[in-house]
Amino acid sequence: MSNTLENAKNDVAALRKQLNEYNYQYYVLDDPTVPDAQYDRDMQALIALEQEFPELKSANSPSQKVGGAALSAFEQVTHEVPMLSLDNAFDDASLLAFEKRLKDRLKDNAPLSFSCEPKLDGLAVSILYENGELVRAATRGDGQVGENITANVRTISNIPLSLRGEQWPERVEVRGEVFMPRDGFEKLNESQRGKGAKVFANPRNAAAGSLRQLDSKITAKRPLMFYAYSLGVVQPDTFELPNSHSERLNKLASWGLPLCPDISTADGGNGCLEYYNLILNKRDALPYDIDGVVFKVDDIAIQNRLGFVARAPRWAIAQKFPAQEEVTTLIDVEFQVGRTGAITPVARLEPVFVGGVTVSNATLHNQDEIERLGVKVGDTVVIRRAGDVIPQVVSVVEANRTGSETEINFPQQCPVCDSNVEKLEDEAVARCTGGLICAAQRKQALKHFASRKAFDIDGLGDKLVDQLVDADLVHTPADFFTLPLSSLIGLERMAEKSATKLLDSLEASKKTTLAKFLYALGIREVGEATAANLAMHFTTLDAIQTATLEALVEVQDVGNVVAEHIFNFFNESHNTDVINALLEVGIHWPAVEKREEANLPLKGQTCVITGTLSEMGRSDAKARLQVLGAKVAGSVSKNTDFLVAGEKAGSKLTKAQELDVDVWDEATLIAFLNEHEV
Ligand SMILES: NC(=O)c1ccc[n+]([C@@H]2O[C@H](COP(=O)([O-])OP(=O)(O)OC[C@H]3O[C@@H](n4cnc5c(N)ncnc54)[C@H](O)[C@@H]3O)[C@@H](O)[C@H]2O)c1
Ligand SMILES: [Zn+2]
Repeated sequence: MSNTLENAKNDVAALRKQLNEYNYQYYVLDDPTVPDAQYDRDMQALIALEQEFPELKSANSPSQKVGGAALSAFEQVTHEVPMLSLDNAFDDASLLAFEKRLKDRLKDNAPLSFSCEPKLDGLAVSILYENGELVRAATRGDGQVGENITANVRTISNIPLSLRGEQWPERVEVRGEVFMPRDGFEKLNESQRGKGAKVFANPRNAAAGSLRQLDSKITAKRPLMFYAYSLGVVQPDTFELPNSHSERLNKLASWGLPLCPDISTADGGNGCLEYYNLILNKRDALPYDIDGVVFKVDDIAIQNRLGFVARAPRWAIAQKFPAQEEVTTLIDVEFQVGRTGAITPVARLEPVFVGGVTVSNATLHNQDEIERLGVKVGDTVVIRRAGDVIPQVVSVVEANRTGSETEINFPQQCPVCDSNVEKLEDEAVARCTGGLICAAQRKQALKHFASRKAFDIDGLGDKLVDQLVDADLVHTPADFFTLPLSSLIGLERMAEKSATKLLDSLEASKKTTLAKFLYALGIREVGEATAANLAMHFTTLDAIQTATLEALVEVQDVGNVVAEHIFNFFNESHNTDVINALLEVGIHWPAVEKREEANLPLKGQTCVITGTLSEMGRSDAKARLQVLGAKVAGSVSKNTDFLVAGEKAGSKLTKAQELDVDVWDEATLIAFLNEHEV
């Protein structure tokens, strides 16, 4: 801390300049560059200096001011009663000191009651009702003058346009917080990311940016909510209101205004601390962000005796929660490969306490996100950890750049298996294409390979696959077929008899079909039906392996994206090696005969599917019937040739029976598909 007046003067000037800049970014642009925690630290430092050197105090200091100037793009609204800020307490001791200050000032040691309210992290709004009708709404602005945002506020669905009942004052100003619930915020950002539009750092900025819109149609699309927490102007002033703040809130509720469901009352500072802990424990589970709790002396007469200072009422305080956003340094970026081959950049951070825990990793989502953030290794970054959502890097503090930061290079090769990385233009995610050999994807790929619709290997369930991989016995699907009896017998719950049985079913599974083989490879987005279409179209594995993108999109149901997945898969030499190994161990299938369309078994037939199919999904059934030439319709008519009826079939089955349409149960369908399988 600076100890000479001269030093203090410089520090105070620097802090004021910095805080004014932060205020401008936050209140005017809705686009802060540092987290609240950083702002609060600077503000506390300024307040401490101003207390130590009272001669440096100034009415123009950011410590004495509320918010930021109203934007001139909006009509200005002068508040009849100023909209102030709140004093802060950052720990239990300062909360108890607040209570003591009140008692000293009142010269009364009688216990005080408090209204206790979550401190919603949004923005303060004033809503004026005349004769029960909403006539005007405004932002807080600098506390004296706010922005007219009536049209925008009208679009918020839980704000009543008319008050309920008749017992309200002729003119009444309701104050409260407009905020964006977390799930709405996540969805909004997801859709903004998808559109390449502005992504918001946190729900508070999203709420402010959405409410302070010149076009209320945009506001209307944003998931905003409002909770009331106080009254402003009340006219006539003879109108009788309850004598306590908490009862006044209930009055607001009786007029149809929404209140935060977690509001309560408490006795004394200790009661307040209990409430603080209660809400802190609930914080992560709440559907909205809060940055603390607010305590207000409940008795209005006592509130009036206590009065105000320049910036805030004396009778209220906000006790802040641990910050959910903090600044730290990005030390490095690692690339993790998920079970499906998705490659996620993970930020390695200088450990930082945020959202109540120490965080040293955060997600960077994908390459697009890295580009959007413009983040480099060595940067000071803002980390957000709220609720159950994994910690995220939300922005870069560019002011802290030194020039020694380095670019983040997205790998072209999988960091686990060295296969090529695939990044399609329409997809944000980059993926490893070595599906058959990549250790990160191994278990998933092997389980899929052995599954019922693929190789259907009896006795080779998920648990056994886990064991085989963990014991390092199987790396690729081809290894299944060369497992020696001796190494199986060593495994858990695997006696000689079951091991022999497993080898038998492996042997039996070697005879398959081309469609099943293709499906078993686990190529992205190639399900049973697409595999069948591919088999039918090309008839040989070789033709598929060497097909061009143009040839692939010729296949029914194969679009550009799927074609690229298939093409990239077969062009990864690691995958080709495994395919060759599979053929070498004796996997085989009957030749696929090219069927002319006119010769398809269900050519010219129309069918309908209804009820629940337990063995295959309805969409699989539909696709496979289409492969065999059928038209699948939505409703039963006299043109329907047959109805596939699963469990719990209803009106369609009745209709089919009335019209004497053939009805197939699931077993009939499966038998038919097997008989005609490609
Ligand atoms: N990151 C930045 O650059 C930056 C810049 C400026 C301000 N800020 C943040 O804003 C804070 C200061 O903002 P402020 O002046 O709005 O003060 P504040 O947020 O600390 O407290 C006052 C506000 O709390 C809100 N509030 C929520 N629930 C309430 C309730 N039940 N009763 C009364 N009010 C309730 C209201 O909007 C009110 O205006 C700072 O502490 C900082 O966290 C950050
Ligand atoms: Zn890989």
